[in-house]
Amino acid sequence: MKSVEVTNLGIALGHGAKAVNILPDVSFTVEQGECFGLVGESGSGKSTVLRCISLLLEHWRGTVKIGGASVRDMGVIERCRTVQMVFQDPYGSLHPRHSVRTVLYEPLRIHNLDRRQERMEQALRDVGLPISFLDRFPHQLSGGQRQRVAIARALILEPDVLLLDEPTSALDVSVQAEILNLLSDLRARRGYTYILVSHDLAVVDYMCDRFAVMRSGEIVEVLDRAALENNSATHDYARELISASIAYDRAS
Ligand SMILES: Nc1ncnc2c1ncn2[C@@H]1O[C@H](COP(=O)(O)OP(=O)(O)OP(=O)(O)O)[C@@H](O)[C@H]1O
Repeated sequence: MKSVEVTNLGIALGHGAKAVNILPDVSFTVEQGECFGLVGESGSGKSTVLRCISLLLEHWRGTVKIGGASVRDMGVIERCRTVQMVFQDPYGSLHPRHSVRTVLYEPLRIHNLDRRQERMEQALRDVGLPISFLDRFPHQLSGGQRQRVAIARALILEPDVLLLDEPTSALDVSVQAEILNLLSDLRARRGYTYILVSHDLAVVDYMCDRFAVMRSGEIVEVLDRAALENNSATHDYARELISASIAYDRAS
C-alpha cells in the first residue's frame, strides 16, 4: 500500500473578488497502511482537503503525492485505481435508478477489468452483503447497506488509499459502529491507507493512528490517538476541542 504526502496544499474557492482562501497552506504525511484523521469545526476545510487530493477540485496549489507519484501526473485510470473516496451520504452518492450490479459493473467496464462477475461477488462479500443484493436498487437497501455498497464500489478497483468523508455521520448510531468495524477490518486485512474526516473524536479514537486538528483551513496540530486519552495537545484550540468532546461524552 502507499503513503500520502500533502505539501503546501492551498486553494481559493468562489469567483473574482469573492474568492476566499479556504486552505492557505496545508502539509501532512500519512504512512502506508495508516489511518489518519482530519478533525475540526464545521467549515474548517476538512472535506476540501479530500476533494483536492481526489482532484474533485483541480485548481489547487502545492503537491499531493501517493506512493511517491504526483496525483496530477497520473492519468484518470491510474488515479482511480490508486485513490477512491467514500462520501458521507450514501443516499446521495448512489444513483436511484442504478442497481447494485450497475454500480459495481460500471467501474470494471470503464477500467476494462476482467473476471467482472467474480469481482462484483467478491466486492459484496468484502462488505458483508449477500450476492443476491446485486439485483437490488438503492431504495431497497437500508442506510447501512447503501454505505456498504458505496464502500464496495470504492474497493472494486483495488485502490491503495481510501478518502473517507464522514462515512458514518448520516447513519443511525447502531449502524455507525457496524460500518466503522467494517472499515477497520478491511484496513487490517488489506493494509489500505485511510484519510478519515470526522467531527466525532470518538470515531477518530476508534479508527485513527494519528489525526490533524484543523481550524480555518490550517492544521494547528498533529496528534497521536493516545493524546485523546489525557488530552496532551499543546495547541490551545486542539486542547479545547478535545476537552469539549470529553465533556460531551461524559454528559451523554
Ligand atoms: N464551492 C465553494 N465556494 C465557496 N466556498 C466554499 C465552497 N465549498 C466550500 N466552501 C467553503 O469552504 C470552507 C471549508 O468547507 P469544507 O466543507 O471543506 O469544511 P469542513 O471542515 O469539511 O466542514 P463540515 O464539517 O461542515 O463538512 C467553508 O467555509 C465552506 O463554506
